[in-house]
Amino acid sequence: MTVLDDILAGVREDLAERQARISLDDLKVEAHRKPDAKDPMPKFRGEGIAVIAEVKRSSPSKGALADIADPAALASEYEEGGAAAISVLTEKRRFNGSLEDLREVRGRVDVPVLRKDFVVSSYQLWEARAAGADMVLLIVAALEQEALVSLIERAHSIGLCPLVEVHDEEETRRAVDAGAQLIGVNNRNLKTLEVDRNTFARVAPVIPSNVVRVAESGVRGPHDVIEFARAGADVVLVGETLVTGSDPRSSVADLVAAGSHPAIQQRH
Ligand SMILES: O=C(O)c1ccccc1NCC(=O)[C@H](O)[C@H](O)COP(=O)(O)O
Repeated sequence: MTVLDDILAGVREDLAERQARISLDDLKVEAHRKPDAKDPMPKFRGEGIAVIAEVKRSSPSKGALADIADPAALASEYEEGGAAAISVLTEKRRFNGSLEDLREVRGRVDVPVLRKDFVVSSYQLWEARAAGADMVLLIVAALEQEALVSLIERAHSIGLCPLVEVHDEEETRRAVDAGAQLIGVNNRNLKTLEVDRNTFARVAPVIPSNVVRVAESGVRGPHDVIEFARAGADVVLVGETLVTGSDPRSSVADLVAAGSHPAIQQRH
């Protein structure tokens, strides 16, 4: 069993428990009461490399990373530092996150908020929207092609912007065929959990030029932002470096400044 299989087994168990407690109809009512979702794409296609800053307490690869007592306060610092969007890990067992974290973050920041989880059912899309998310992660490796296509369509239909995550060229072709407009290349191998920063540069050429490219995982500082930008990234998604640093606001500001470096040629 791979780490991903193991995570997905836990996700399915927790999902079944929530589905038994909260009906889909109730979720839809709550989702429809929310203000319209915010579209992150104009910022992602705008000037400079956009930064998605992540609220991440722990991870399968590193264990406990940070004791984040107030996720909304952290997200607010990210926003003040210039983050274009906030990613909130909502998976409980391995990442110690929750939809409650996402609700709190949504209540504090104005920028778009991403539900970062292991989505296998449209129920989770409604949960995301009901909690106030604007974006949702869909991991190609976790989904059959038919399910991927259907979740992308459903996400759009309820106002969520799907960030479709890939790890290699084959998954990238599947994401493109499924209609993804925002593709995240995760530099972390989900089988070994090792980060290889060359993954983005290898996979990015398979992504059509009109699709927004996100480099995920392994950003240690401004130098990596410049490297990913040179390899064609429009956006970087950063977790560990920000939650383990001493000043999240200035760490984000440094990454944003690096992403506006004059040496970087903008793709858009
Ligand atoms: O972070 C992990 O160990 C991990 C393991 C298995 C599946 C997903 C995992 N992380 C989710 C992410 O994609 C990262 O949190 C995100 O890209 C930020 O990465 P980093 O900046 O390296 O924390």
